Amino acid sequence: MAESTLQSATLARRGLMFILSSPSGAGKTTISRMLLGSDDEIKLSVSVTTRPPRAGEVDGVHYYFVDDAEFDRMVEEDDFYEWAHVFGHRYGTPKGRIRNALKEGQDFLFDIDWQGTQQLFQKDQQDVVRVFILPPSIAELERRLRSRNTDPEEVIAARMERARAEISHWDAYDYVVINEDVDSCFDKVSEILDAERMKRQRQTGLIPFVRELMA
Ligand SMILES: Nc1ncnc2c1ncn2[C@@H]1O[C@H](COP(=O)(O)OP(=O)(O)OP(=O)(O)O)[C@@H](O)[C@H]1O
Ligand SMILES: Nc1nc2c(ncn2[C@@H]2O[C@H](COP(=O)(O)O)[C@@H](O)[C@H]2O)c(=O)[nH]1
Repeated sequence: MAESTLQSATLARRGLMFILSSPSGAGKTTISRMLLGSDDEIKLSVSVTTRPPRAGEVDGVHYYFVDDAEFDRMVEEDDFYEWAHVFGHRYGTPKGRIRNALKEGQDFLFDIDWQGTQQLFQKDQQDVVRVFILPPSIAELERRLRSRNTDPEEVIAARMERARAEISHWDAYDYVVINEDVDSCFDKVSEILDAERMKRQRQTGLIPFVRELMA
């Protein structure tokens, strides 16, 4: 097999839906940004939300910020892969170009909660990889939510109140990583992504190459 054919065979696999979930403040956005900054082969699935933007958040980059009427319209037109109520707002994964890009081998990163994870897994078990990030302690989780300096006291209180309920869904995930040291957590998440890409059942493009090796 010529080298270029081998290369395309290696790349010929469906894209991954790589999901990071955690209680709010455990650090999944931080880890997501590190992953997107270091790995050119994965793109963020930008969610749609009715939550108002935080300082520094850019429409179309961090979220698509919409009002309730626009979100309703998208639900009616079946524009979402999944959507859920989280902390009094609605969040959803738009279908957009994801479906076709996955077929072409593009990997996507999803920063979504357990409800969205469940919905994506029901729709597409083959491509979904579920990673849950835990904080090292509840006290540290609260410290991180405060240190972010983005939310008023009542929002922090609501997120802390929901944290234990969210953690209770940890056993619906394929991998669980504790985010104590951010670099070490990032390394572990990167290793999971690399290993999942190499899973034999995803490497259908390699079949002709392996047959030739065995001939
Ligand atoms: N390992 C770590 N040690 C100390 N601080 C951290 C660590 N990981 C993340 N942080 C900090 O904790 C805060 C919360 O992190 P981040 O916003 O990534 O959480 P999140 O899980 O994405 O929350 P949300 O679900 O609300 O978006 C940020 O200020 C971030 O810089
Ligand atoms: N089910 C979905 N959950 C989502 C989506 N986008 C984000 N989220 C989750 O919401 C909370 C709060 O996020 P924040 O940015 O307001 O702090 C967090 O757990 C996200 O993972 C989505 O499209 N679907």
